[in-house]
Amino acid sequence: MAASGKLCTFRLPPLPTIREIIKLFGLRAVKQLSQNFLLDLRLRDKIVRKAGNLTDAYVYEVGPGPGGITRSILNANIAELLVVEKDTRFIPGLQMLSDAAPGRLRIVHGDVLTYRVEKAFPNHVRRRWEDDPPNVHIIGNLPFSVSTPLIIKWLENVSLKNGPFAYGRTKMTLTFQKEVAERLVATTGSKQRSRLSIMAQYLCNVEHLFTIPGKAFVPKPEVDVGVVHFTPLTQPKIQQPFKLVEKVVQNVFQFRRKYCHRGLGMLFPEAQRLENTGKLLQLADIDPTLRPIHLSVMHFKSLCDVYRKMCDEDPQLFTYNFREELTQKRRKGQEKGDDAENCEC
Ligand SMILES: C[S@@+](CC[C@H](N)C(=O)[O-])C[C@H]1O[C@@H](n2cnc3c(N)ncnc32)[C@H](O)[C@@H]1O
Repeated sequence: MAASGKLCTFRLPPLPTIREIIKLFGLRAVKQLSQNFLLDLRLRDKIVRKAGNLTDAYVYEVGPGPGGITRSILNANIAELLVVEKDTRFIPGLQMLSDAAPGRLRIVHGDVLTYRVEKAFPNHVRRRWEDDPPNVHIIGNLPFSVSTPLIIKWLENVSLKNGPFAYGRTKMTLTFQKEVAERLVATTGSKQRSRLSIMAQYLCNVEHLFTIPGKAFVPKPEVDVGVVHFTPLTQPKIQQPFKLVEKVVQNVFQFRRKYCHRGLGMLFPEAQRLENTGKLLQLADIDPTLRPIHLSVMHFKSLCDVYRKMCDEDPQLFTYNFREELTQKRRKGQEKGDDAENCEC
């Protein structure tokens, strides 16, 4: 008789609960590492379920800690799970899980910010960028201090189609502080609209799946947690280098309450600021009195395209940094003052 899908389904054998594991291995949360554990099995299963169909998937879990979400992933009929954990104290507990799921769980003691995942999974899972996403998924409940820099790094990887996106349009399901989750999905005109909204939305389809109340974690963080799902787009909405987009977006949002021309002006040296800002806005066909939160991704596309042309015409423009110019100006002012004090006339 042919084996049915159901008969092949893998389930972990009965194991001590996560609470018991924490006790057994003396895994008190370390405040400096912002460790907050999710003990509610239904919520862990919900995160994994919302990540999509994981049957035969290769999954990369970042920050497994005592292994709660890890268990839910292992029960989702995956092909293989790779976990990267920085804190050595969690390794024996994870090893126990690995023994309970032979050949399915690979444990790396390392740092997600530096771990190179692009060679971790077999070649056959790779898909062309234009095709459907590969059966590779990233899932993680990381400390907030890591998840924001990590998503910026991964968004740059999306733009370069490298790192975890060397496999194709790898999907990600990650937790963030609720306010950050709201910024990631904020639409044009909304009060949470920020640098992160543009950087995420020009490269990915971003969805705030659900919110977990802070009280569901042990120890309880000060804030609620948002679970966010990312699917890289086949075509980025802005087709310019990531660093260039980042520079334009950062400059605009540094004066988020002012008209957008204020932040855009900072892209140009003071001597030609007025003239070049006017040129940029005119060629991009943008109203200078729009506020940053009212700029759509398409507005940013126009701005980045024109700014790129201006950088091509003046190769020094891209490296210009208004803060450096300001520091130099202050230093010169100070030197002048010193000279005047030392003058014997
Ligand atoms: C918020 S806890 C979550 C633990 C577990 N996934 C859960 O949901 O209960 C974050 C975990 O990420 C780990 N971690 C923090 N920074 C990390 C890094 N840079 N690389 C890998 N793991 C990290 C912590 O040690 C901790 O186990």
